[in-house]
Amino acid sequence: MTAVKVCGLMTPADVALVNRVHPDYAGFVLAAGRHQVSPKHALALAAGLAAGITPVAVVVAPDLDQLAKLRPGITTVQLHRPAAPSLVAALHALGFTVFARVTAEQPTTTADLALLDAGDGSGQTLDWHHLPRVNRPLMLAGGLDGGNVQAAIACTHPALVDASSRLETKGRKDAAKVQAFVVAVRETERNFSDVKR
Ligand SMILES: O=C(O)c1ccccc1N[C@@H]1O[C@H](COP(=O)(O)O)[C@@H](O)[C@H]1O
Repeated sequence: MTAVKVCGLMTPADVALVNRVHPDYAGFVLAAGRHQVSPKHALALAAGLAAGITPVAVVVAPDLDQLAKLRPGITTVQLHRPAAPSLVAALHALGFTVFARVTAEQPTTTADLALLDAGDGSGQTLDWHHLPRVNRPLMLAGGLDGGNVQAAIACTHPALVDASSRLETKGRKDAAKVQAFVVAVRETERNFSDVKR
């Protein structure tokens, strides 16, 4: 089963939208960029998520003290750069689930999921036919949307797919695009169950 994450939530309206569509994960970007929210704002938004949607803090330059203060409201961290085993161990010791970026040059990680992405919320896709072999369940990101995610899943069999910028219109999350993405992922599951039966 492929889980689904919608990332780059910035407003209560974004939270209300994901509560209707119900992905497995919702991401709040603490890293600099157009989706950045403060840790305090991320915690306030995360508190509004429906039961069953796990909040994720997305960081590029992790600050352990800052991350520790996210608990217990946010207990999953997405390290958007390859992470040293000591950092992952420190986060695990604090009780975090850790998703960490890997690359073709550095394809292994001690995190819980290995994240492959083409950019930093850039909407660029990877070449799914030539991904590096990773040593943990795959989290696939980069330019995914309702129109391409089924092909991406068929090609790469990820544990988790993640999307942000292609689910937007004029820089804001678009209800129809977010819904199309989540439904497309759920639909792959139904198709697979049909085949199994
Ligand atoms: O969105 C950002 O501004 C961002 C900044 C720094 C690191 C990651 C960022 N975004 C995350 O990148 C992936 C893929 O995004 P996209 O679908 O290609 O736009 C996702 O986790 C974003 O939240």
